Amino acid sequence: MAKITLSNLAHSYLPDPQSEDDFALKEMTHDWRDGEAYALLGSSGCGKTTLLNIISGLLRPSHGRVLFDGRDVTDHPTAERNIAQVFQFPVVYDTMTVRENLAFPLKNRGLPAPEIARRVQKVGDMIGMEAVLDRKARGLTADAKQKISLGRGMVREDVNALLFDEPLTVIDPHMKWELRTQLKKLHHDFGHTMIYVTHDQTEALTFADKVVVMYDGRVVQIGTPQELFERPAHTFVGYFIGSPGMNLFDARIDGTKAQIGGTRFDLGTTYPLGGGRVKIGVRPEYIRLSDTGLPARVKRVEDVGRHKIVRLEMDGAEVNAIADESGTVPDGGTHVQFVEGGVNVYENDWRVAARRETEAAA
Ligand SMILES: Nc1ncnc2c1ncn2[C@@H]1O[C@H](COP(=O)(O)OP(=O)(O)OP(=O)(O)O)[C@@H](O)[C@H]1O
Repeated sequence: MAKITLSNLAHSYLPDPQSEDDFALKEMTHDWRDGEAYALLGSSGCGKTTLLNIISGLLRPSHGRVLFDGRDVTDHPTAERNIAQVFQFPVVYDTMTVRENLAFPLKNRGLPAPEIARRVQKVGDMIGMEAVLDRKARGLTADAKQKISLGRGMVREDVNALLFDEPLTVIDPHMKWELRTQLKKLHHDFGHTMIYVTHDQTEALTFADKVVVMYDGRVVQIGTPQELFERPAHTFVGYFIGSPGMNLFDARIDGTKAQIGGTRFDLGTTYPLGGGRVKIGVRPEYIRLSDTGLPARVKRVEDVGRHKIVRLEMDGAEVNAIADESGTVPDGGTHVQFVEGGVNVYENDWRVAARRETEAAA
């Protein structure tokens, strides 16, 4: 297992990149801690696979270095990095049995036969294929073959890191949950450094200790699920995480006062702003319907079982609020208020910490 350092890393697929826009990965420097389970989350095309392939050595970065435990591996091929990688679609040997497929990475490393047998049995159980270990892989469903690929990724105990690129895409929904649980257990038992690429927030939030959110070739936040929920570092994180995502309001802030549309209200603290474009972000969970506050109109109410999602309109924009299942929601005109502690302020899309927060941290 290893700490992974990305040092001034950037990548362009173009031979002669001219501007930042030409980079699929914009310059980044990060340490990914030894033994931590990370999910790499972002929408299609934001650079997740590019970053994963640079870490695994399938792709050489056009700028910067990759270090494993401080050792520069930028120019090392995948085989020398001692990592296991599982891809979106199965990579199995059709002519081998399930058992032989699972044993393959261990045989390659010359492990003694009893040790191979023990680990293959264990992983066979984990992926729910203990009954078909002696079947040929040929003829198995795509779903079963992908489980073998996952098993092959998990069978080695000595890897620097385990990398998964959307590995559950072809797996049926019930088994997805089961396999994710097994991966978490594996992480708990062996403490591998794991990186799991997904564009599915549920998958990311349930699997990882830390979620790395990517947007447009950048890592915009690395945080626990709770941090991403309560203090999204970028408007994209607020909007992308959560169901529905964070509401964003154009605002003016002057001292402790904020103004949205024609309504002024007190924020209880000041924000060190530099004259950029200001937005206030409030998650639907922190919006209350009220007799006073910001004028809004109820458009419709969706009962999703545990709670209601209230779709409102404010100044022509859609705003979402979450209300208790038992609460009554007025028809038409109403007002909304923000719950204390539920307000985040953004300048040019990046979160600005309130003075109160920075003072408390000092
Ligand atoms: N081999 C390549 N040659 C040129 N451009 C590429 C290549 N691979 C990826 N790109 C571009 O780099 C950017 C990042 O792609 P990447 O596949 O890393 O994103 P992703 O977040 O993994 O997306 P997805 O979830 O769709 O797989 C995209 O704009 C993509 O078009």
